Amino acid sequence: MVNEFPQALSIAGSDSGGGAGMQADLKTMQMRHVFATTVLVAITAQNTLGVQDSMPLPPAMIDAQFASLNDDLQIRACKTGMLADVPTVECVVANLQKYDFGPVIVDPVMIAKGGAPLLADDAIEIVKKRLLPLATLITPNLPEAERLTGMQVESKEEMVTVGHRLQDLGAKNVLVKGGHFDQSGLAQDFVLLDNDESFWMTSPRFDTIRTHGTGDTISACITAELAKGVPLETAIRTGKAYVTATIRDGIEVGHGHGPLNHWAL
Ligand SMILES: Nc1ncnc2c1ncn2[C@@H]1O[C@H](COP(=O)(O)OP(=O)(O)O)[C@@H](O)[C@H]1O
Ligand SMILES: Cc1ncc(COP(=O)(O)OP(=O)(O)O)c(N)n1
Repeated sequence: MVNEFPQALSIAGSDSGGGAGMQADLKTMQMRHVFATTVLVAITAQNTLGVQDSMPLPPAMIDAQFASLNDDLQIRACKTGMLADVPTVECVVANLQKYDFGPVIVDPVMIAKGGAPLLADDAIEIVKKRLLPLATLITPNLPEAERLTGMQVESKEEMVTVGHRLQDLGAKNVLVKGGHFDQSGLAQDFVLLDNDESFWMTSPRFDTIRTHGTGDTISACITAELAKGVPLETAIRTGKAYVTATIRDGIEVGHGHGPLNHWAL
């Protein structure tokens, strides 16, 4: 097989404000020197103040995008983001079962920072039962981890327990993001690998509201690194370092939860 330039895929919704969703994925993958491809599943009218409107795309159009990519490109890793509703989740699951786009990183996006739902309540069960077992790595924030497992997470010990519960649900590797766990001035994430090894990733917690798109950015960075052939643990550590830099070197855009600085290194 020809050794083509590394290519990765973002399966996600569009954030018109450019800070999260597919736009954050594209910016991140570009910065990691990986050729980014996309399957757009939903459109949001969104800015740093919130989500004003959203619309899923018809499953036939999602199928068509997957088929186009499969016919031509050599995608080595993919990630999912906003998956909107039941028909969209079912469609994405069917396509991930049909085509091999390498390791699957599942960012189980549920609610935007401003509180708008990005996944219908009745779709959560399908994510749990059908998408999680396909995941090479799942990257929930704490509210998402709680929703998927039904357990409350309020301590580091419970972050470890929830990681194991998510593995029991079928995800091979788990990154429990601690951005919503504000303790001791640190941003602490827990990683559980399929060989039973685990570790914490800790960075300073920056006192800023410019954190729109952090979840997309870390998962897109990990996906890009995997597309280059980097081992999973290294890819996850690189994701943490990159997202930390994008928050640390913040830029002023918008009047609410501002976006990250994807140029940061
Ligand atoms: N204020 C912050 N300072 C430093 N790191 C942060 C901050 N907020 C989030 N992070 C980091 O950004 C990543 C995404 O975290 P999180 O906010 O939990 O996810 P999401 O964006 O999906 O809600 C994690 O690595 C987390 O530790
Ligand atoms: C279209 C779209 N997709 C995903 C998100 C959520 O992204 P995330 O990285 O979790 O960032 P926050 O919204 O939590 O800041 C989104 N807002 N829009």
